[in-house]
Amino acid sequence: MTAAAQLVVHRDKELMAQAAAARLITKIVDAQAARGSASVVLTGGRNGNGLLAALSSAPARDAVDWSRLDLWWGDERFLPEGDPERNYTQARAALLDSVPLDPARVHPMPASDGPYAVGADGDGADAAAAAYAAELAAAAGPEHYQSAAGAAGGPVPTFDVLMLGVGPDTHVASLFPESPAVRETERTVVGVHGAPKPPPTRVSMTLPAIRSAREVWLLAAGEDKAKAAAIALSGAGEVQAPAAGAHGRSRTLWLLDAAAASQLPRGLYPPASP
Ligand SMILES: O=C(O)[C@H](O)[C@@H](O)[C@H](O)[C@H](O)COP(=O)(O)O
Repeated sequence: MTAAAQLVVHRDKELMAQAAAARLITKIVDAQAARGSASVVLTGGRNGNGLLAALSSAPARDAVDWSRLDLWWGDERFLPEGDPERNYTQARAALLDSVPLDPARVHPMPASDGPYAVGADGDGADAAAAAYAAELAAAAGPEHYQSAAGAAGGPVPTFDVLMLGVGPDTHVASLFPESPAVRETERTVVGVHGAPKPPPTRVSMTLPAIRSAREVWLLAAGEDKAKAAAIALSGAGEVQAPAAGAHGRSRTLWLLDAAAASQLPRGLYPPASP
């Protein structure tokens, strides 16, 4: 599937964030024109937040009807509400608190101190994941009932754009190489335990849920992502390289800066001349 991925390489990570923000504005405006509303899945991490901050200062942000935008998260660090390391907290600071969203359409993953507080058996993240899967299923219209996600996990809405930061080990969302979460084929959201990137306890969409999006955008900037991008785009398996398994139904787009693209195989970048 990665053979069908499209690549766009920008000079540096600042330009990448600005161009990706412009691209996202256009995508949301087009979806709202075509279907009345738009549905976007946000990612944690520096690149995802850089994109949101760039969107926040883009004059064209006012072209978006923020009240007709559904926001979901691809993963969350299982921490207390308001924790500065929570992806939701960081997205609010970068953009969400400064635009007129409909609160009913903003769907953060549960925090660790609410109804899903870690119990004696440590299964809080698993219960939070099940609750988020149910929230996704409730939001999916009947037309999505036969979605790509497995029946046991329930359906998910058809997201217009699902964004993923890529880790230096090729992880996306909280799907780490060789982990149980990346092997999940039924559930749409799972609890993650013992993650190599802190914090160790997380909640994550799975590859079947990710693959139900119309478009999946993978964001990678910096020299430390060069090897990961090269591996994921060179035919690696998704269990060893989760980013290789992240693709959209109609488009898979890698947005990179020059440093992250520096180890890509020749022909992939720069593209071969006709
Ligand atoms: O919660 C998280 O940490 C993530 O969602 C994670 O998958 C992140 O997106 C990547 O690790 C890339 O992060 P950077 O953009 O900071 O490199």
